[in-house]
Amino acid sequence: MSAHLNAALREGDNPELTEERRKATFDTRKLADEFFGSHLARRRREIAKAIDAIPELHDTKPLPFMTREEKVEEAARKVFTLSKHITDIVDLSNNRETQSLNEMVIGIEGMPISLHFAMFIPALQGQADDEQKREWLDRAIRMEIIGTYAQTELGHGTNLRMLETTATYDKQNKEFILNSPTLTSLKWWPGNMGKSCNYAIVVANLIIDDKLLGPHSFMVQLRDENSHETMPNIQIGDIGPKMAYNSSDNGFLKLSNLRIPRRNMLMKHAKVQEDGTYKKPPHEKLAYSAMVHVRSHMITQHAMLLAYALSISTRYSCIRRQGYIDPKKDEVKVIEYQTQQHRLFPHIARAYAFAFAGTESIRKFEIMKRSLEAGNIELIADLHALTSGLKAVVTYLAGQGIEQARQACGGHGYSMASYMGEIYGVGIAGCTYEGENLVMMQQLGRYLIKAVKSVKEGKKPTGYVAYLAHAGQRHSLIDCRPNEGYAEHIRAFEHIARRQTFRAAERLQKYENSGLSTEQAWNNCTVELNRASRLHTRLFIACNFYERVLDVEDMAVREVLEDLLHLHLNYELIDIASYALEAKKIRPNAVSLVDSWEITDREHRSVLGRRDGHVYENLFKWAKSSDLNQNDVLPSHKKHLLPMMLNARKQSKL
Ligand SMILES: CCCCCCCCCC/C=C\CCCCCC(=O)SCCNC(=O)CCNC(=O)[C@H](O)C(C)(C)COP(=O)(O)OP(=O)(O)OC[C@H]1O[C@@H](n2cnc3c(N)ncnc32)[C@H](O)[C@@H]1OP(=O)(O)O
Ligand SMILES: Cc1cc2nc3c(=O)[nH]c(=O)nc-3n(C[C@H](O)[C@H](O)[C@H](O)COP(=O)(O)OP(=O)(O)OC[C@H]3O[C@@H](n4cnc5c(N)ncnc54)[C@H](O)[C@@H]3O)c2cc1C
Repeated sequence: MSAHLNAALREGDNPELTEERRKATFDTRKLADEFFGSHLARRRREIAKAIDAIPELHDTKPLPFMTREEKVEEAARKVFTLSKHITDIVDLSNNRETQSLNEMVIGIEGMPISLHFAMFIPALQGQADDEQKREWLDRAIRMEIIGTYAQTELGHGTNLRMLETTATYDKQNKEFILNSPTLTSLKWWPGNMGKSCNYAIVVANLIIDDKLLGPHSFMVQLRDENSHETMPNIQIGDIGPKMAYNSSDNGFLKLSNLRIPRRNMLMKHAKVQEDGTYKKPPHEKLAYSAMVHVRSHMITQHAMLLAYALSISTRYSCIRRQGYIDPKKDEVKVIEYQTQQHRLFPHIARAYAFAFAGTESIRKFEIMKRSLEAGNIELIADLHALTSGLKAVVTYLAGQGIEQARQACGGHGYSMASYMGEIYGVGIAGCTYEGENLVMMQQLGRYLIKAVKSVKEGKKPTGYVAYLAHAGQRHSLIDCRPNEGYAEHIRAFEHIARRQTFRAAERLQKYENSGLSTEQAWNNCTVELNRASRLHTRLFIACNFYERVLDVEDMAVREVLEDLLHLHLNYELIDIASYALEAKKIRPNAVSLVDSWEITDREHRSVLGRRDGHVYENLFKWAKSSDLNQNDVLPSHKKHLLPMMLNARKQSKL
């Protein structure tokens, strides 16, 4: 590729990076079009340009130098400033455009309206009836009110059936009475609930005539709309600092005999009539729709976090020179080491694979939503299984990739100047929120076991589990030769996933036959079942990557994606870092592959990952701006350490 086609080349950049960019075999803009989709890629460029022109939207100082209060204030300031410009910059109905704008301006550490957009509005869209939508949804979209999703409690997050918050129907007054009867029933964790929100969708166990009817969603006003003071019968606050996400005020909530009108229960699906008659929803788990919505969006979000970490470490690896391969020559860029390439490149391949899987899970969510609106509940189970598996596998592997990227930066990777600590903290939170990963794997496990049962009954499952009905064509991986082409890899992958799923199913059957209860037998098999779920999901990611690459029209882009696909399939299959062959092929394109993610410096917030590669001078500037450097001698030093040392000296002279 002639160098002028590489959109990332600029005057004045560090020559080490320019040298890398000149080697690119493809146009980074065209690969960005594949990674994001051409519309979003174009819009991200336009959004970045619009932000450049509005100084009030820029960081006032690097986020790691801020206290928690300053971070919370900075996020609130930016949300307010954005509210004046947002409709000029993005199409608000486009989730991914809006999310890109938020990430570029506010960053990944959280903000006062995260949950408002991620769950409050989707829960209203999915669970409120038309009249309720007119009352709350329109106001929420206009941002007259800010809401969150309050489900998790101090004592229960995973096991929703045991939520202790109660909503008891009072027929006389046609009201629900909401209560947090115990310490463990306090709502705990909901994002932005501590200080920012004035409304919440509270998930509580519905009770009518002493009958427990399971978790349902209720609209609760938390704070006065004018004064923002906490409403009566409510106690609310922030849960304190967390491993990351410290710009967000995750909160606690106690409800004490709080009365709300009957119509504050979201009634699109389940209904409670005035006389207390209860109407079941058409599908028992429709109340969980907001969670499925976030899970389907988390995959692209985690692909992006992985991309942040890898573009920082790949660029930095081309700046950092350390040691020799040939002692007679200069010190080499650390990217030249095979171990460094093996550490980074499989994760670059995964970032692409995850982004493509994420686009697919969002597409599937939209299809399910439309089919549900037409009264069809058939796609719910498939989507739940797919998003449970993807959410768990991708958050976990992205976390591993981010940590490898941090280690690849050596000591400087541990400084917050690299921003790796925050990216990691935010990434691994995804292993926990929206369903603890090992629990979500089990949800997919249930689906796989059902598919095995249907195969054993002679039926042919369709869709993502169709491969379970294919007779095992191969018996071992030994005859899987990488050069046979990708279809062969996929068949080998299917074989391994199928074998593990049947092994888990047979084991479950064996325990059930031995007289154990269904639950006990299940618990005895969960390690095997989760392995099956993991393999099934990794197979889905690989197949989707394969099919996606076949669609690429630009030959140079297709070729580099095929290199990544080849590496991905081998890495996933053999579970070793990679073959030298793939590493050699990817090496010249390494920087351009990460440039294709088109992450701006503003979005990165990383000194090490700077696009221009001027790392060292900026690390020094960063260090000088530390609060601790504002005084030559720290007041705390004068107070404690200096007297200690003076005293010690005095003692030794005696
Ligand atoms: C602008 C928009 C952008 C979008 C967002 C972008 C990304 C987000 C970035 C934001 C950043 C930070 C935000 C952080 C947000 C975090 C918010 C939260 O964490 S909210 C709280 C989330 N909580 C959970 O996820 C709880 C996990 N627990 C559960 O989901 C369930 O309790 C359970 C599934 C584990 C068990 O449920 P239970 O009712 O006990 O069901 P069973 O196991 O018995 O299964 C019975 C049956 O139901 C099926 N099932 C379960 N769930 C679903 C579902 N959701 N949909 C469809 N079907 C479901 C299950 O498979 C079983 O089916 P069978 O056929 O019987 O096998
Ligand atoms: C950053 C962040 C933001 C959050 N935001 C929100 C929010 O906005 N709203 C909200 O309502 N909640 C929120 N949460 C809460 C989150 O959804 C829960 O923490 C999550 O669902 C996990 O539940 P838990 O904490 O009860 O974990 P636990 O269930 O207590 O998990 C502990 C361990 O037990 C294991 N375990 C539990 N059950 C089983 C089982 N059945 N089988 C096998 N193993 C099991 C798990 O695998 C895990 O290893 C947030 C959490 C975080 C970290």
